[in-house]
Amino acid sequence: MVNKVSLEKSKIKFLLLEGIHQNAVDVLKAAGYTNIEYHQKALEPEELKEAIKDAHFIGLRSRTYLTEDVLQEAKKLIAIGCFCIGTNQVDLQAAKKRGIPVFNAPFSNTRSVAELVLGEILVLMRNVPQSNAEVHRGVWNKSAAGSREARGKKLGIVGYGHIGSQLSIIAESLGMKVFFYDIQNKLPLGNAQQVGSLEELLNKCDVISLHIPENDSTKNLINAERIAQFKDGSLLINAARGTVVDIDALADALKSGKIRGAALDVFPEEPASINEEFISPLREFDNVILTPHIGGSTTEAQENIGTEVASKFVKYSDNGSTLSSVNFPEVSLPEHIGSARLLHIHHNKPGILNKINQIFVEKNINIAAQYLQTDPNIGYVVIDVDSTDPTPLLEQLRAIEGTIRARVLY
Ligand SMILES: NC(=O)c1ccc[n+]([C@@H]2O[C@H](COP(=O)([O-])OP(=O)(O)OC[C@H]3O[C@@H](n4cnc5c(N)ncnc54)[C@H](O)[C@@H]3O)[C@@H](O)[C@H]2O)c1
Ligand SMILES: O=C(O)CC[C@@H](O)C(=O)O
Repeated sequence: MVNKVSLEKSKIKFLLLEGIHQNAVDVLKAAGYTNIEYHQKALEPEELKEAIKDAHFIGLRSRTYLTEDVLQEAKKLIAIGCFCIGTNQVDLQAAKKRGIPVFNAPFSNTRSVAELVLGEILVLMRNVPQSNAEVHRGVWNKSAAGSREARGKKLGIVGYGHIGSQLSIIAESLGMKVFFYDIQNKLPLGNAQQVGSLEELLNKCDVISLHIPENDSTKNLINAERIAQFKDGSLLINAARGTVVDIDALADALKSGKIRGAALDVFPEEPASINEEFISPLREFDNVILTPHIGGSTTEAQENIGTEVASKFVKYSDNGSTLSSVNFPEVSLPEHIGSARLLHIHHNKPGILNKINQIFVEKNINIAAQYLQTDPNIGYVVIDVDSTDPTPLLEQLRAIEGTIRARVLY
């Protein structure tokens, strides 16, 4: 067995930003990784560029933007962890072309978001935000006008993925009738019904809740034209991404009463820290619940996310496993005790695997196990060799045209 290590664990630097839960630090330390730079807040762009220069792993949440420009500085970066669901803050293609897998926690905070949305539906139905604001101002306006039960009302969910479907179940248990629109055909849970178009959903439902990702198809999805298709006096909830709703169009609809209440947890522009003022035309409305992107911010969710994403870092660093990466060919690998493991990441072009294997044939080195996974852009080959130190082969492997990076794990 080879005793050398590719890079001592104490030299592998983890840069953890945005107050990631302590569980992440504990998982890394338990696995022998002690070089952890921890920040409670997001870093300013120039600080980030400096700190990422010698980082092998970076962990972030929704306020750190890893653009092409920032990744340019990250010459040593091996993997990125989004300690959340969304990965829109990372340029996934720019990471991929550098051979950097991106991991996230696809459902650790799902329940937390669904519970917050359900609570918002209930209080908006009862005009609680307005009553609360009035009582705080000393106004005792005891009235049932416009106050409704959720039971029997129609909930329209846009995006029936992890959160949308979880919300569907718990809303139905309250007696709401659930309809959803999704670009994919989805298995409806309970008595929920999928509808054929967004327009049909907006026309039909009393409450619309958005649970779609940020991408080109969802940018300003809820704009003036769409809002015109809402039932009069309906409610809108957005705990997905801020770019999905045209805020000025929503403000107009709130003024006219077309939309009678709303809850927003995410915004097109979110302050970077508590020191920056939140500016929005929605601040003037008592019938709008505004929260600072805390849909997934519960103790339970943050604990789970810390453990989940840090464990993915450890698996990739120790073992090369990329299972559940969002931008990378996924390989789930067994332990490699007693053998050295070579990782080769390359552009997906014909003949590269052949060239890799030829090197082993020429050196008369037996390949104990080999794993290959590709996507249209890149290939990821993992090669186990028994009782042989493959370090001298690294130069040859790196010289193969189309190689993005090659490493050895011992
Ligand atoms: N507020 C928060 O703190 C918070 C927390 C977690 C997740 N989120 C956000 O919630 C969103 C949903 O998360 P999820 O885990 O349910 O995602 P998911 O990937 O499980 O589900 C998204 C669903 O949206 C559908 N979809 C995509 N584009 C669509 C379109 N144009 N029209 C209709 N449907 C479309 C997909 O087919 C999928 O079913 C994400 O944007 C995520 O970033 C926010
Ligand atoms: O924790 C965060 O900053 C982001 C939470 C949420 O938007 C997510 O994508 O999981």
